[in-house]
Amino acid sequence: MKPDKSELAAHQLWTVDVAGYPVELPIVPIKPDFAISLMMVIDLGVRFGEHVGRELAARLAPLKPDIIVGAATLGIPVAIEVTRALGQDHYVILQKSPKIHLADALEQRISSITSKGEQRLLLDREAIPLLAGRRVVVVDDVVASGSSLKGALELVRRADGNVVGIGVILTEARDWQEALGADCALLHSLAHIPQFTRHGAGWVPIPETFL
Ligand SMILES: Nc1ncnc2[nH]cnc12
Repeated sequence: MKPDKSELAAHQLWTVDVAGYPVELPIVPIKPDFAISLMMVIDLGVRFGEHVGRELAARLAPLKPDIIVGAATLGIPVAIEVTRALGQDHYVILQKSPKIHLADALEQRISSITSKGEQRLLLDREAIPLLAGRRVVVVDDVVASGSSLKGALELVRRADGNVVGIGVILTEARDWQEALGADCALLHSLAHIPQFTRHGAGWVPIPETFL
């Protein structure tokens, strides 16, 4: 179900405090009786981007990462802002669409609750030397099913990267706990959001989707 702009405007909002920065997220149905509070990090402005970069970097710096890896699409601004806040320059992006230079990329299949069907993550073979034997932190905007992060971790490990941490702006519900398994211990998050079920004309959080 794809919300159009007029529907979004009428949506109920969910407020979440992201490490001291409150944001109001529209509650968007993705099935008739099931909704998520949608955080489009690219629509929240540069101050929010700078804030989450600084707050995640403060939590991730003690892990002494050599390089940050971000998964397309919305992990890209997170990777850039965390890299900037750490005072580093280079980062590695795992792409979703095969750009012209990615014909021979390492590939991992994933699925997502906010995008249709099966997708894949691609690692440019040229970027392997930036990861092999290095301390790697993987970042993303939201972890929900855990499929995208799990695929990203697998790709980094196939490139012989040593994953020392995972950083996300938001954890959402709890499905990711099963998908990530032991890798949950590596996870740093700035805030948590529940998922929602219908209640009369509106939406209420599903109790089991809180942490
Ligand atoms: N709540 C959410 N906002 C943005 N992207 C998401 N991906 C999964 N859940 C999401």
